[in-house]
Amino acid sequence: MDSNHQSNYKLSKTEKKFLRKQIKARHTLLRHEGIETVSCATQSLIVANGGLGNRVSRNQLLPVLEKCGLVDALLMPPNKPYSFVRYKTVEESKKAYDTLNGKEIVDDLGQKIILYLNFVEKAQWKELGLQALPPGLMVIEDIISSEDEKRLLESVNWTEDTDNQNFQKSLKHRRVKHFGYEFHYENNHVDKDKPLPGGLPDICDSILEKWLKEGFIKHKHDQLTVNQYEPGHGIPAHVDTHSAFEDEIVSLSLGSEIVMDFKHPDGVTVPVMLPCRSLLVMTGESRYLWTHGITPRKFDTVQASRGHKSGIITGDVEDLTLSKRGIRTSFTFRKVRQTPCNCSYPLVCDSQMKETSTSFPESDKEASQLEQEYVHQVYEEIARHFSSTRHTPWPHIVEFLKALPSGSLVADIGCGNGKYLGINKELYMIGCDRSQNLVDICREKHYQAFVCDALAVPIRSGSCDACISIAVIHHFATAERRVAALQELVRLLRPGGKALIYVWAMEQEYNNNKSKYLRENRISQEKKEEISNDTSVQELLVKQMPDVGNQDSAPSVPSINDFQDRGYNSRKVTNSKLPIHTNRTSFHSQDLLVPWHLKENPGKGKSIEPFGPLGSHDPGPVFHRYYHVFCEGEMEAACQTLSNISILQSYYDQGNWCVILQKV
Ligand SMILES: O=C(O)CCC(=O)C(=O)O
Ligand SMILES: [Fe+2]
Ligand SMILES: [Zn+2]
Repeated sequence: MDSNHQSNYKLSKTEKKFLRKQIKARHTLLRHEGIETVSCATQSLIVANGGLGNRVSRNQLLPVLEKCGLVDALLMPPNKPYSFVRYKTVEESKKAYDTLNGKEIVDDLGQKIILYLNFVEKAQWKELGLQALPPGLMVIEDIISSEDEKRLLESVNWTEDTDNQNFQKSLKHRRVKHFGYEFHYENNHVDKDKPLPGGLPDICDSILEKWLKEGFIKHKHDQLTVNQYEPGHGIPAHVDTHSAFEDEIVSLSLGSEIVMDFKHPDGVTVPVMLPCRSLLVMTGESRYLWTHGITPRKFDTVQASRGHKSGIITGDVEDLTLSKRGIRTSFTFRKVRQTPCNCSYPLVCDSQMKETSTSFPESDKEASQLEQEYVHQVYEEIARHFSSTRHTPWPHIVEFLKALPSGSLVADIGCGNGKYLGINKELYMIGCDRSQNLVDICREKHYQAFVCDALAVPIRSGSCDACISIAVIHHFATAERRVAALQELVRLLRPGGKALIYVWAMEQEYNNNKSKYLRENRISQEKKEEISNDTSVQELLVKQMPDVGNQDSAPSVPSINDFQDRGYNSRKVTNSKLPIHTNRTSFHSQDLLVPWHLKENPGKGKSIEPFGPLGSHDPGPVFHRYYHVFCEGEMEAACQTLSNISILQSYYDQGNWCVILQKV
């Protein structure tokens, strides 16, 4: 017996477990990220779990790695749970491999993380390249002195009696105060005829005057919103209402720096660092078309080098680290608009919406925009709450998964909170979803999941033994896109592989049986009539499916009219030609918007990302999700247009149409 074998033989239980995990990490990296590890020793290692995406900062990881030798480079890609390290010599990297595999370190929040290292040919990362700032956006550093910063911060009295201050909102997740005009989050508007007494604080007036003279701003603003964010707080992605405010909107960052994310409707995200005492100026495209928002978290991924202060956080992986957030107070100045907006972005302009309202989409581009706004953005916002209502797997889906041979590779396309990823431990399951926040939830549960669009899944053709698509295809806005999503599922399957597909049915009453969804309505009818003609879709969806979970109480949303949006990022839908569904009633249209009332602290005792512009005493914001509900036979007809498949089974299951396909 050689010594190597002998040492293997003597591996303790824990060591064996680590070895298994290390091998698992190797597979995950390959399958998930396309990163190949090698078995022979090289100078470079990939450190699984030691990444910015796991809240491990450069400052924490580097000293650990340096204990094993001279580190030539440490590459930390943004939002990834791993990093790459290159040592000067192979001996050093070998030492790291031997001593750090299975090593426990603590992340920036003090939680334990175990590192798994594998050799790679090269420590490399495709850099994103320098992105440009959104057009019309500027960050002016050091626009005010520290003295002025102090004076400004002192000018806001947060301790005033809130009863007498209708313009101060002690929100649960961030504090807000308005001057000049009150901003109403119920309709994302200001009351133009009712300026607040007192106008802007004097100190602001003089600062604005100065900026105007120096050419930093083009007009004098008359409305001020002061937001105060504690670490972990944020503001949902939104565009400030076009019809409420003029073009130029500026925001002064005080107290602490923060990273703000700008998103183009196409999905491009540009993270922008706003240093302390800097002024963010949003005009043109960046003000009208791009959303801006602050992700609720305690750390931001930032450039490590000192030279870099404001602007884009690039993908320069040799220079990224984490920065702990402090309390940031922002002064956002806007000018109230007196005439309708006539910007060049009619698709996202509420003033111009009547002519170009969100209606049934006619082109692929319109469909994709509709999905972006009424599906993707909404799931991003409601992810935590949504997830808290999704516990119980549906029996027929469990049955399908349990019947698959062990070792099958199964993809869950549109995996949501990963409810099905752990059903059958004998399977190798991977999930993907369009929502980063839902994928994050899957990862928290240690499932393998990644973000992608169901129309372009980055998995090799013919590589899956099975796929599931649960409650996903009904979110595509044209027949062509629904077929394309089905086609993509089939592409992933190997010949003989099976796909299970569930979509919401138009028929909520079938064979004289009302679906649970409608039955629940009857039960709560009395109560419902007492309060309003609107009920909670969240309860509806929970009860509609065999997915009741522990969501026993509906959010207390007594009297919100569906036609009224609450909160940022749920665009006014009154002008939309798409009907808004009344919860727990039959469908009257196949294409519709279904409201979701956001409950702000879902899950009992569970922590939730602080989010949303409304206070705890307010009803949560309402979001609208687009659905195309399927008629009987419609799913089969769509499947029949696909080549190389046969339909093994089709059935109705609690308000859903379901098919099982096989690739031939
Ligand atoms: O905190 C900020 O800088 C931005 C605030 C904001 O976007 C808003 O209140 O509309
Ligand atoms: Fe804003
Ligand atoms: Zn506009």
